[in-house]
Amino acid sequence: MAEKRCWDQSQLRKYDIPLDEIPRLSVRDPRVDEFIAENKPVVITDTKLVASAERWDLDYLEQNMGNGDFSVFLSRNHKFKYFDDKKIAHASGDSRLDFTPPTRRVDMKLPDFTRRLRQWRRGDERMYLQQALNNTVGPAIVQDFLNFRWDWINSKQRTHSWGPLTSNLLLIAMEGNVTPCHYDEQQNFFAEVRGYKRCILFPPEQFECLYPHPVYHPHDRQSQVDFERPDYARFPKFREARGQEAIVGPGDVLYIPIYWWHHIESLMRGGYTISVNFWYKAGPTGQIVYPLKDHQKVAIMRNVEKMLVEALQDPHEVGPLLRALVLGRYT
Ligand SMILES: CC1(C)c2ccccc2-c2ccc(C[C@@H](CC(=O)O)C(=O)C(=O)O)cc21
Ligand SMILES: [Zn+2]
Repeated sequence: MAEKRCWDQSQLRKYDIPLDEIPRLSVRDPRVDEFIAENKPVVITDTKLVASAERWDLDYLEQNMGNGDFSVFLSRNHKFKYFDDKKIAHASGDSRLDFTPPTRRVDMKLPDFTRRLRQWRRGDERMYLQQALNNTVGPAIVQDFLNFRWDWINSKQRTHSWGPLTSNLLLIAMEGNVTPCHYDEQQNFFAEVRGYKRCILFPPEQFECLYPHPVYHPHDRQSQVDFERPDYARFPKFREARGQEAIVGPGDVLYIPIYWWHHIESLMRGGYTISVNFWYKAGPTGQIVYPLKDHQKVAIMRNVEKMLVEALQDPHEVGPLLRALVLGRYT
């Protein structure tokens, strides 16, 4: 029977990008492991992975999250484009001058966050709470955290020889918040606890259509293309980008494979959303198998870029040197 959908198309932002659908499979479906083994995205339903967090809402969190400080990112618009502030320092020369951070981070107590959320008016800065789940949160939350279905997720980590769990982020976003398109160098089980998020993913081989910032740039790993107003003159191959979409809701777990691009937005007029992600380091490469996988080529390009910027010092020399190296020789 048709699932009663709790959202409609009007809550999704409009992009001029062809989108296929990411499959939704039950946790009991053996094909789930095939998708993970092939580094292909899949929405896994009924995992109960974060079922113990189903009762998390702002009141419960306010009562049980202790009175520690939480990292809250503020943005003057709906986009929360990540940047690495360590790279602002040594982004050389003029690029340091013309980088303006699009968001700022403040520490906030949870009651402050919830109050500012309730009092929020158009024109106010938007907020995105992002906090590693650790023992600074209150005992009830630690208990809910311990009651995550670690048996299931640990079995996935083992079956697919992933590296160690590096972090769980608790994410509380305002409706309409957007995390622009980027990739991470970790495997990710992305669990939706409350509300609905639209996830648009692109495989690593679409690197050439998504034009990541240079590796030394604070926006390393983020696409330069503004999905809302693509600059096709600077980024002509963006016309060839083709995404895969999933709308995840409470209880859904989206597998975001390592190096896959993802744009994630909390549905407009859908209320605040709560998500928990599970980042894992990649497993050991082991025996190199040819032909190389696309994400391995991305890793190689990153290393070449880093080496060249290090060796040449001036990033503006990287282009001319690589052109001299390939034009008429490797092309
Ligand atoms: C935007 C924000 C709050 C942020 C600011 C500054 C530094 C880091 C981050 C960060 C990291 C992860 C996410 C979750 C998710 C995107 C989403 O769900 O919005 C995602 O990309 C992933 O799970 O890989 C969100 C953020
Ligand atoms: Zn990410």
